Amino acid sequence: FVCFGDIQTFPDDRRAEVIDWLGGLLPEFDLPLDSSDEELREYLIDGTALCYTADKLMPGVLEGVWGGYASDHRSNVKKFLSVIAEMGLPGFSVKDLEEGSMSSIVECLLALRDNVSAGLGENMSNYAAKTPSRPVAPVSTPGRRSPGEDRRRGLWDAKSPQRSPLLSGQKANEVFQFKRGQYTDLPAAKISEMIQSNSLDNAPTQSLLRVVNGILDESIERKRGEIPHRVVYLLRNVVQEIEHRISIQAEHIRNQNSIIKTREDKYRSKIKALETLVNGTNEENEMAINRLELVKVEKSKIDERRKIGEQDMVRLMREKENAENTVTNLQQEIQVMSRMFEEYREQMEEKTSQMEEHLTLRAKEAEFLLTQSKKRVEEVETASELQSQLWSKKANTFRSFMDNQKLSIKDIRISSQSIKQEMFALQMKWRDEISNIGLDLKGLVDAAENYHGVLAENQKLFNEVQELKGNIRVYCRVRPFLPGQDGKSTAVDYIGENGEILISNPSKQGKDGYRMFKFNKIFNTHVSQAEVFSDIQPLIRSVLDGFNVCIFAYGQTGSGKTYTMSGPGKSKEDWGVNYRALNDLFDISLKRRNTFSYEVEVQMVEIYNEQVRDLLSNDIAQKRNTRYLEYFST
Ligand SMILES: Nc1ncnc2c1ncn2[C@@H]1O[C@H](COP(=O)(O)OP(=O)(O)OP(=O)(O)O)[C@@H](O)[C@H]1O
Repeated sequence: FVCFGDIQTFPDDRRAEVIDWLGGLLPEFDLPLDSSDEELREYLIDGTALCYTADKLMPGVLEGVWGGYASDHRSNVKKFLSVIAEMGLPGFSVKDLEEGSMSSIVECLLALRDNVSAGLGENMSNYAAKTPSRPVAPVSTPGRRSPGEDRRRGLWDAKSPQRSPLLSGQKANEVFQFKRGQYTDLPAAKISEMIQSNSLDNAPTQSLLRVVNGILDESIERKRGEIPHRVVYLLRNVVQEIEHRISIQAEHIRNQNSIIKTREDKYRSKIKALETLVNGTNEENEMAINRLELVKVEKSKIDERRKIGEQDMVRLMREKENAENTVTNLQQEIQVMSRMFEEYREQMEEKTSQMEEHLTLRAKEAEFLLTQSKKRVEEVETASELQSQLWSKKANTFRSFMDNQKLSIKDIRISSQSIKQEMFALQMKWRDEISNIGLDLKGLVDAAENYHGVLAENQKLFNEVQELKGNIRVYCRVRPFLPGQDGKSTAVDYIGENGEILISNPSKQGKDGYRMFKFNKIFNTHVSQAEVFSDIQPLIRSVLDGFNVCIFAYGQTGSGKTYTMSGPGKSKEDWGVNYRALNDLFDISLKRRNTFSYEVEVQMVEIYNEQVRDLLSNDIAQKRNTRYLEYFST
């Protein structure tokens, strides 16, 4: 029958195709077309059906590996798979056959079928011979194309140009799915459809050959006896030869395709390599340009370096000349130094010999000293023994002394305790006395306050006494005759008790020959410096009490002003009024230092011919001081 079903191929259809093929090939294969995968697996799993199929299609192909059925089903399956692998067909794994999907087994068997059918070899003829003959319907043959055109299309059979291109290969394949012996029973419309459609274009070669063989078998069967066996044999051989040539051609085309594909891959890889090379060449060009630039830069640098090198060469030549000169100088210096060194060496050798002699003497002296020191050591050892004996005696004495001292310390401790007790009693007594002293001190403070009051009163009274004595006092000191002066020619006639002095004038007669002067006091010629100062001394105390005091000497030249104010010498008895006044000033200020603080300033001024000079100034120009002059003149 012809399957004009849906053009879509389902796995069930592929399985049915295999079942159909195996049913035609193997007499014992009796599975129905709608058998399941598991039913097909159960039939094929021991591998014997597979091996038998291969042997049927290609007798002797399992020689060497076949050897009959094996008890191990896996071995049979592996033998079949080895044949499939040798043919370059898609195989399957034993595990798929045992428990996996049956699709790979189905596809493998269909590929085997197509491959063997395309080969149209001996196996196919055998296969065809064993299949039951079917009646073949007369098929009109359309016009055939040229063999070259057939080759371009990849198939040998002719196609009419008006065939519909919409029919797919599966559809065309189904168009040629016949049960044998039915070609003659096909309706004319169906045959016309087969011829008009493009089924021939898309049908597998095996199907087409099957049609040819089927029609041939049917025709021979129908014309049994009419066609001679020779013709039948010839016809079969011609068909086989055609199948054989087609298979060779297909194989050749496949080989060509594979060669072209290999070349194409090779050319593609070459194109890729060339593209890479072109890209690389561009990069290399850029790199070469960059390198060229770098080389130029390097060249300019090298030129500069060469110039610098030449300059360095010149400089080095000069330095070399300098160095040679230096070397020459150094050689000369070395010669001088070597001469000096030789001289020095000779001197040192001389000194060394002297030192050796000296050291020999010193060694002898040292040996002598060593001998002496040994003797001394012996003496010292003897003396130390004596000393140690003496020290042991002293130690005994010291021990007895220490024992006595310990006893003494005990006594001292007892005494110290008693002293502590006494000290404690004394402390208590002192405390009482200190408290009494505090009370006495308070009394003294009160007394001192009273004393200060009394003292202030006393000062006040003292200064009042000074004022009563007179704010201005004039004393007269009579200078004795100087050596060489006539002692009889004195003008002092009388010196009274109350400051009167009578001066005689021999050039005048009577009353006019005498004149009386009155002073606060008259110091006669025998009066000492201390006696003169004793009348002035209270005024110094008035100065420290805050009163202004002025003491000055007045008299003609040589009358004794300097003698009275400064004194004739440096001894304390010779001190004049100035020295004594200053001495009292500092004495009283020291006594009062806890109560008062005094500052003392000194000026030495000379007034001569109405010129005032500061005698303490080092600057001669500054000595003249008009301020004093103004002061004194007013
Ligand atoms: N009281 C004296 N006792 C002994 N000698 C005196 C006495 N007074 C003055 N002389 C002597 O008289 C001399 C004159 O005295 P001094 O130089 O003191 O006088 P002067 O007044 O300072 O004179 P001038 O104004 O010239 O300086 C000196 O030799 C001095 O020793």
